[in-house]
Amino acid sequence: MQEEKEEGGELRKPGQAERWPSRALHFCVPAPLWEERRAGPQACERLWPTAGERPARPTVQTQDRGEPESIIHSYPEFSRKDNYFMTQNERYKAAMRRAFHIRLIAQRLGWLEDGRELGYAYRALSGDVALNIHRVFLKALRSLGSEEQIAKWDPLCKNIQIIATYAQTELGHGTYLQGLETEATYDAATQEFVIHSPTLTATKWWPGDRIIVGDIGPKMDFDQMDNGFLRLNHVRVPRENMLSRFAQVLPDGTYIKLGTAQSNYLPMVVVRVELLLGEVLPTLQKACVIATRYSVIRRQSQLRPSDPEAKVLDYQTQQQKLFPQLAISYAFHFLAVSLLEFFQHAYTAILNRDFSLLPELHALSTGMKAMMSEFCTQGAEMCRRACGGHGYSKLSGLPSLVTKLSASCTYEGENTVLYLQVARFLVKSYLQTQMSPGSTPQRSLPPSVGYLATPDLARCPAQRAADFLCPELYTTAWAHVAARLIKDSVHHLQTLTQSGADQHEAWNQTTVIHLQAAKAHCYYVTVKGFTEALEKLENESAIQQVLKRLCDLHAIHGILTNSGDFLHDAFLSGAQVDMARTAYLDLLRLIRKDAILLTDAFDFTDECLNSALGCYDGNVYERLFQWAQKSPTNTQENPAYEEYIRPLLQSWRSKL
Ligand SMILES: CCCCCCCCCC(=O)SCCNC(=O)CCNC(=O)[C@H](O)C(C)(C)COP(=O)(O)OP(=O)(O)OC[C@H]1O[C@@H](n2cnc3c(N)ncnc32)[C@H](O)[C@@H]1OP(=O)(O)O
Ligand SMILES: Cc1cc2nc3c(=O)[nH]c(=O)nc-3n(C[C@H](O)[C@H](O)[C@H](O)COP(=O)(O)OP(=O)(O)OC[C@H]3O[C@@H](n4cnc5c(N)ncnc54)[C@H](O)[C@@H]3O)c2cc1C
Repeated sequence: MQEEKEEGGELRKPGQAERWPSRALHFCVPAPLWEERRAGPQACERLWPTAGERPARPTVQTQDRGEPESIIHSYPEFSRKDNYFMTQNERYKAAMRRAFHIRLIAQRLGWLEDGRELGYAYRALSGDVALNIHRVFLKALRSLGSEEQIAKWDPLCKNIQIIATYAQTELGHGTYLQGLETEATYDAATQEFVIHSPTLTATKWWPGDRIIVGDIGPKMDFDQMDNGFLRLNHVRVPRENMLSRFAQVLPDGTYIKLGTAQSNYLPMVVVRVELLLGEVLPTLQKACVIATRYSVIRRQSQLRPSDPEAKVLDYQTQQQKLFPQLAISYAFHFLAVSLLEFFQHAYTAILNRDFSLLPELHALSTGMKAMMSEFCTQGAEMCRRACGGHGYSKLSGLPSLVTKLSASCTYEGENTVLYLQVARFLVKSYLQTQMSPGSTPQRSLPPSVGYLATPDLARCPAQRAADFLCPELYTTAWAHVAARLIKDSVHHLQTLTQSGADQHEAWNQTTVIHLQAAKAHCYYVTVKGFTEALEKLENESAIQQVLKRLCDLHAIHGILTNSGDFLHDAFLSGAQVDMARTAYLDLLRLIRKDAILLTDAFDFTDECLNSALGCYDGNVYERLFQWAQKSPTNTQENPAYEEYIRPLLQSWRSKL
């Protein structure tokens, strides 16, 4: 990699954090961003080890990220600059080009398939790389395949000697897996499975990376993937190709069950957990970076008639739009990390056929996937709207983030259905706490629902606004509401069954209540996870103080947006809700000072953000105008003029 000269004449080695020589600041970094970075309190300096005149790109924990990112961004083959002007097929071709070249680089530089470098490279490309479903198949192979099958197929997949897909969903079914119609008939004479799509609705629909049978047509987004359909007409597959870690078919056709009924669902658990940190959360974080940076560049109206125009981030309502999204970005980061740790522990046990942790892992993975995809989608849309008209421009990068996140509310399990899986788990856990002590051996409650067995406060003890800044107080408040809603959902279910409704009808007639309880439980889990992460920062008091404000804001934001649940049984009084609001509004003011540094800390390169509004230097207007010139409408004749506008303009002549 050649070294490049910087304005200041210093040589910048690839990957070396950029340092802006002081004179460079005056003509390429508009004051607002620079001021914001300098004005940040000392606490934020701790987020970065060094900060020259203008904090260098945050390098904490990301030293090893810089190199792969710089390499990726130095190759034009990876550029995403023209994405916004491309057709669906052009987007797919560009994504395939990136998949092709990233493999060449990985092979040349020795980046390992599951190694950090390749992970950082994908992060730098925002996942805008084809063959994602090929990677989903690899997760299925490694969780359901026998050791022999993994040894055979894994290298072929890694070397792209085969391209695999994950074709589960059909035209007629995606959620209800027991309703899938594809047939697999075993032919003992040839020791093959005959795979067949007996009906139109059995057509595999959505899988990406297939042998091309057909494309499902235009989608809301996801154009980097060739989502298509696949009709199978008595396709023969050798017996040994059936992934057989948890189930086997012997040569004579005998079926051997080696796991539980749900162990074959394990790949979906793997993907749900890995999606969170790899795909869903970074997308909201990018939206926060773009909208927050833009909000200190954009000046509009005055706070006082005599003042100069104000940065829109100085309006309390703008803070109220953006800072809860920033808070959940951090809350979800800590949560997803702890879920990944639990997953890795449980997954190892499951692969060894110890399924004891699977129910809680299923409940956590479905609940967190549903909650994070839902909140991140809503949050990205809020960030987009907070940027006014320029937020509606694709060049802001925000619409693409919103449509990308929208898909995550559906794929890998539709959110409502997944929340109801959590509800099922909560009902069973609650009933376990109601069993008389002497009845059946008391299994301990799974840790994530331990609060169901702990004594509950009837009233919140808060006496003043500052009491709502106490993690124990708001965590207890959330546990109280979740427990009450779970108890209420069980009560409604039991009332219906005791009045004669069959259990399935009773369940359906109470699913709205169960959904509410599941969402409250998930919110409690995120609040608790954030407070536990803060406790581990006791030796980093400066960072702990900055992040605690976000934790407080996250917890209180949920209380204020769901205040009815806290007022319902007088756990909170109206006066206490007002105290919570006072604390909340003061937090907005305090977080305002950290905002730019807290979003810089996500450390996304400009290339990764691909946004005219969110660049590190804050040069919004010049960039918007410059990027707009690339629009095909500005670079080629527009046929509408000759065909319609000119005749229209001249039509008056024919009347003379
Ligand atoms: C860069 C971008 C990358 C993006 C990649 C995108 C890739 C997208 C790929 C896909 O979308 S692949 C297709 C994903 N499809 C799904 O997620 C289908 C969702 N549906 C299901 O998972 C199941 O149908 C559902 C959980 C809804 C129902 O399961 P069942 O059909 O077994 O019925 P039921 O709900 O009665 O569950 C029976 C038991 O199994 C348990 N269970 C269900 N699923 C489980 C699971 N996964 N793990 C462990 N246990 C599970 C469930 O808790 C319950 O336990 P209990 O009887 O003890 O209560
Ligand atoms: C971008 C994208 C990529 C995808 N990639 C793949 C892939 O590679 N491979 C693959 O196999 N699939 C893929 N899918 C398909 C995806 O997994 C399914 O769309 C998803 O599982 C939802 O199933 P569905 O489409 O049948 O929705 P449905 O289940 O039909 O949902 C429709 C409505 O019915 C409701 N509903 C359904 N069942 C219940 C219930 N029991 N109780 C209450 N409400 C219910 C839902 O909540 C929803 O509101 C992809 C989807 C998308 C959007």
